[in-house]
This record gives sequence, structure tokens and C-alpha cells, in this order.
Amino acid sequence: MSHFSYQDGVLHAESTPLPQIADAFGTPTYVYSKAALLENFNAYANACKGRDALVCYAMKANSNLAILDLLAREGAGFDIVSGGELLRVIAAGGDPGKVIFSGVGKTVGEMKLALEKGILCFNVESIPELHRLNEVAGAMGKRAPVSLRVNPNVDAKTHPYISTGLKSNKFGIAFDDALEAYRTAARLPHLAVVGIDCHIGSQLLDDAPLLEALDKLIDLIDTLAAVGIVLHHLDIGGGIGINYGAAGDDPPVAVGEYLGRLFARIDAWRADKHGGQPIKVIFEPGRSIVGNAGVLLMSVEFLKPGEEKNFCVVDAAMNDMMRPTLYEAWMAVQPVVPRSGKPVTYDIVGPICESGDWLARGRDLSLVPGDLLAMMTAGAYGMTMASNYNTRARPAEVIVDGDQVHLVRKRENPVDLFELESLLK
Ligand SMILES: Cc1ncc(COP(=O)(O)O)c(C=O)c1O
Ligand SMILES: N[C@@H](CCCC[NH3+])C(=O)O
Repeated sequence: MSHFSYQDGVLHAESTPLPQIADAFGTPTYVYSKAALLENFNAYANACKGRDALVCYAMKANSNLAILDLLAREGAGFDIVSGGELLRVIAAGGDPGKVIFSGVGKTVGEMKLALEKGILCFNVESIPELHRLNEVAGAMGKRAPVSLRVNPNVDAKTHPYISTGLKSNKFGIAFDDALEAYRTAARLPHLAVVGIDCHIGSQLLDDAPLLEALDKLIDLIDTLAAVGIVLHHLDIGGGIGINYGAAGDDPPVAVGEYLGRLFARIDAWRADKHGGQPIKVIFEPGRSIVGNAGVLLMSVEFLKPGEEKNFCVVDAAMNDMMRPTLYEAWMAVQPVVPRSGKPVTYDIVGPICESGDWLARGRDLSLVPGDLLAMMTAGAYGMTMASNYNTRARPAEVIVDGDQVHLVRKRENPVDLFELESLLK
């Protein structure tokens, strides 16, 4: 169910009217629903009940400390891609022992930090990374827990920029090279081989490619077991898509159903080949936890009729929400208080000096300057991908809990944006 709905003609987050948030905190502001966050996480947690499974929230989707704290309290682990993200987990009270570290370019400093903090596992993406991690762990007198991210060469059928499981992508170790890579890892004295991992892409609307990748991983685990490399966990990555509401979009796979199909396959395999011995299963969902839990609230500054197009200039821009311009992603934009006048077709654009600064195109809306708009389903890859281009201060973030509104990130102050800079002496 959506936690953003019209009540008496006004768009609400839970039971809070969005105009109240605009009055209190200004615009643009990211507004998240606590109930939606919990509901989305619990779709995973409930499907994993009674099993040896861990949901490691991919915090690149939204790394606000309050959201991390909320999910950590529900039992979430975290999938990180930088030392900075690990520091966020710790600042939010998350358990480093439930952290997995993905990414193709982990630095020595990041490896040291992660080893010091005692993370669950490094998802290693290349042979040179194995050697670097072995050296760093050796110098610290530690053994690094390692899972190899295998690239199964499966077409995730998503946007090319967010497809990660093909040979042409930079991610992971090629499926055909994986056995040799595991042999190398097993020989290195300061590594402990514990698992296998893949992540084939994001915004997947069909679970067939994920199940195909799972079958390939299962085969590889058996091949490894036959040469004496026994793995303790299987990480199938994230990637389940969400409904952005575009006309003609397929509905995304339901989380509970996908996990059910996946566990059924895993259980049948373990019963058949491993005497029923279970294997720990890890998931790395991002978008499906936070995406529909957030909206970007913005105000109309000017309406600019044109010969070819009519522009609606708003106070949010591509720096606040990059998805439309980066992926030509379609994001729904709704009036907070709909008007009855005749609609006009607008391109909704921001004030940035780029023609690519658009948030939505060809939308029929009845508007006057000062109206509030909400970009829906904006909780994932919104604020985390925001930049300060044009010295624009990034938005405030609030979490709504019923009729309570909590400011969880203040709006930036433009002056702070150049605080780290200095003039030539
Ligand atoms: C390694 C890894 N894990 C998990 C995710 C989360 O993906 P999603 O937000 O599509 O669930 C990503 C992003 O695609 C990723 O790169
Ligand atoms: N940033 C992307 C998803 C990237 C997934 C990260 N591997 C999006 O907004 O759709």
C-alpha cells in the first residue's frame, strides 16, 4: 500500500499533509515515510523468517543515518561500497559484523578500516584485489573473510547503466575464471574464503535473470566443493525493481514471491546434493526498500509558455534528483493540491544551466506559480546521488511517522559548500 495518498484533496505522507512540511522546512525537501520503510524491509525479513539469511541493505540507495538506524534496529545488515559508507553504518549504530563490502576499487585505507571494524565479508571483484587484501590483512595480523563476486554473464534486461552482470560490465570475476580465482584465494594465507556473490543489475522487473544467475552460482558452489573449497554463504545481490508508475510498465516481481521461488530452488538443491545441509543466504536490496518510501517535494517558481513547449520551472533540479537526466528515467510528478483548471502540457525543469536539467517531460498539469509538486517514488538514488552543481545546497530530508515529522537532515547552507576551499596565499 502507498503511504502517500490524497486526503481531502491534499497529498499526505502518512497522516501529515505535505504543505505542512513545505511550510515548516521549505522546498525542495525529501520526505520519507517510516511505515513504508519498515513495510518494505519487513517484506524481506518475513520471507527470511526461520532461515539462516541476512538482508544487507544496499545503502547507496539512501544512506541517511536515521534510515540506517531504523533498518539496523529491524535486524538489517548493510552492503557498502566505500569506507565512508562503513563510517555511516557505525555512526548510525549499525553492526559492522553484518556489513559486506562490495566494489571494484577498494583502497588500502578502506580495507584497513573494514578489517579494523570487523566486517562480515569482502565481496572481492578481481584477482589483484585478492592480492591487495591478502597483503593488508597479513600486515595487520588478520585473516580477511572473502566472498568472490562472480559475473555470471546474465542479461538483467534493464538500463545499460545499471546492468552489472554482463561480460562487458566492469563488475565481478568472469564466470569462466571463477574456479581459478577461488583456488588463488584459498592459497593466500591471510584470506578466509567464506562465500560467493553476484549482483546482475538494478530495477529488474522480472526474476528470471536472477534465478538464472542463482543456478549458475549453485553449479559453481558444487564445483568448488568437489575441489575442497566449501562455501558458507551465497549472496544473490539486490536489484528487485519497483513500480515507478509509467504507463505500460510491467509490475515488478513481488519480494515475497521472488524470495519464495529462490528459497525453493536452494532447498531442493541442498536436499539433493548436500544432505539437506543449509547454506546462509544473503540479499543486497536497495531500491525496493527505500524507493517508494520517499517523495521529493518542490515548488513551482515560474510557468514559461513557449512556441514548442511549455516549461514549468521548479526549485528542485537535476542536482537534487539525477535519475531522469542520467537514465531518462520516468518519474511520476503529482500536484500536492490538484486544481480543477484546464491542464497544460509541461516539461518540468530546474534552474540549472544545462538543457539536460529536466525532471519530467510532457506532463499535463493545471498549475499556478507557488504550487507544490511531489516527485513520487524518489526515495532511492535521489539524495545519495545529489550534487552541489551550480553551488546549490542540497535539500532537507524529513521522516514522517503518522502525524509526526522528524527533520533528519538539515537543508545545506550555500556558505558551507565552500568552507573547505581557500584563496591563494
Ligand atoms: C553490489 C550491489 N549490491 C546491491 C545493489 C542494490 O541494488 P538495488 O538498489 O537495485 O536493489 C547494487 C546496486 O545496483 C549493487 O551495485
Ligand atoms: N543509481 C541507479 C541505480 C544504481 C545501482 C547501483 N549499482 C538508479 O537510480 O537507478
